[in-house]
Amino acid sequence: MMEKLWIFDTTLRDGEQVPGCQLDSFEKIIVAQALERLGVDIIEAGFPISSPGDFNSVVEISKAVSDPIICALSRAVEKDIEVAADALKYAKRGRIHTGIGVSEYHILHKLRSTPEKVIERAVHAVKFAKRYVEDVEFYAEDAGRADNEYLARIVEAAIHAGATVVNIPDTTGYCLPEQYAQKIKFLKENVSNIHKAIIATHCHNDLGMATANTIAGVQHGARQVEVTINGIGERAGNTSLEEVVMAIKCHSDIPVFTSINTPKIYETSRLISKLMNMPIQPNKAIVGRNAFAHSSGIHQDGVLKHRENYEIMDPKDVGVEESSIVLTARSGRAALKHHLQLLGFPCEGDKLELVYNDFLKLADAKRDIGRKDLLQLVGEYLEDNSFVQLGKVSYQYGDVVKSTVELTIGDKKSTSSAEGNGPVDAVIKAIEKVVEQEIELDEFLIQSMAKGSDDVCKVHMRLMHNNKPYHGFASHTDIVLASAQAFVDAINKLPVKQPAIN
Ligand SMILES: CC(=O)SCCNC(=O)CCNC(=O)[C@H](O)C(C)(C)COP(=O)(O)OP(=O)(O)OC[C@H]1O[C@@H](n2cnc3c(N)ncnc32)[C@H](O)[C@@H]1OP(=O)(O)O
Ligand SMILES: CC(C)C(=O)C(=O)O
Ligand SMILES: [Mg+2]
Repeated sequence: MMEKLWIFDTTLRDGEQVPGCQLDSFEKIIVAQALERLGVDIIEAGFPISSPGDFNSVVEISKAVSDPIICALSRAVEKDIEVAADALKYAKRGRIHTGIGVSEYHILHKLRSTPEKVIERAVHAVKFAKRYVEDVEFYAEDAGRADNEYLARIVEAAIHAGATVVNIPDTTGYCLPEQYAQKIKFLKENVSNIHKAIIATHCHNDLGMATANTIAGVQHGARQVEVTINGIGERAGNTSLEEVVMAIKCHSDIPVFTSINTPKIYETSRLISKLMNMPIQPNKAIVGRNAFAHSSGIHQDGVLKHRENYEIMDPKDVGVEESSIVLTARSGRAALKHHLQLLGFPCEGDKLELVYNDFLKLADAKRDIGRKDLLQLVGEYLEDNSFVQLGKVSYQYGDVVKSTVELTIGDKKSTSSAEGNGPVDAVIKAIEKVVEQEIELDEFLIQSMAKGSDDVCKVHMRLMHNNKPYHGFASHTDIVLASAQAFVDAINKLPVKQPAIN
């Protein structure tokens, strides 16, 4: 039977502990509302004792969101718990998260205490928190490095004191998946009252195993996962929400479901990245720029034949419009043909071979091949079916600048001259005089291909006709000629193929 897996998001608490990621209350509300739309079950909104600002954020988030449980962190310290309870006073459903270190390191060298005293403090903290809220979560900090027998004792005592959730953090990201799984299994089998509480995972990524450990925990009985968007958090970060949720979605044999609205994942990820100034590495699972980008020929061919050949999830399921086929020198003919087709230039057989050879030379010289590069490449091999053909172009300087063009439209030749504030302006006006179309030159870019004054320049023009854009491209060493060619190129793309001649 499928059981619910509770998604506990700690982006605003553990995530926000990262240097440079601090948010003000207003930004935290934006994040909390995005998490609510994403469908998380619990938002850990802050650590209220830590500062007036964090206290205020928990108060404001409690007012601003209504569906998720709002959780506030505290140490096993009465004052912390009182302040946390106060911060949660507006929460529809509030939870206090209290706990203490349970590894030998923490007991001896941080708390400078003894195992028995730590159990007493844990029990007291849970009971104290219960005075304020029904929902109390106990965390056994550094459980990843703790002795399992001792861990079982303190967890049992915390549940007996009233804890509704017991959190087993691998605080230092030390565990291997099998170790973490065995820890959860041990608690399931050795804590007599474990059925009265939900077991939570809270894994850190110091060895890059946070997601693997979390999933291993779920497979052995944990039913709450503590995660952050994009995996942000102390040091190497926390378990990332998107990875766990999608791993569960992809593996239907894991008998749990989540309430996450997965198509909202991508936009939530971008929002957090932007607000917290934390760029996402391009190869980050699920939300990285390259997570659905295929760049090598064999993969591209496979994806084009059948998406699932190289994709285990549908990009739409995480809010990415579609996967992309990126053209590089590692691409093959299938990818090139696909892109040419998209551009409206179907290419097969010998013509494709010719374009492909040129494409490889260009791709070796450049990292990425864009749309404009392709248009440039394919332009060389297109039969010229243009209705408007550009003939001779000449221009003269003097008191006035004047350009003259020869155009053939259909089977009629025409010559036109015009003055302008420069030869390019004059040549465009001369062409406009002949071609009777309602057009407006909307964008005009000239770019040199290299650096020398003898260089070829590339011209891109955008014409507007009936509110629709039409693009023209050309390249030449003569700027005036390249501009005239680009203008005519765009005119030839207008839907009306019979421009009248003046
Ligand atoms: C694993 C985690 O992510 S835990 C959460 C980490 N987040 C934060 O620490 C951010 C918020 N923290 C803070 O604002 C401050 O550290 C405060 C307000 C909590 C405490 O500040 P201070 O009173 O100045 O103490 P300081 O930070 O220097 O030291 C922490 C103290 O808490 C004790 N402590 C640490 N964890 C716990 C705990 N879970 N329960 C009880 N005491 C604890 C330490 O032993 C130390 O006590 P000591 O001063 O008697 O040696
Ligand atoms: C406060 C606890 C839950 C924590 O963040 C950790 O142990 O990593
Ligand atoms: Mg943590």
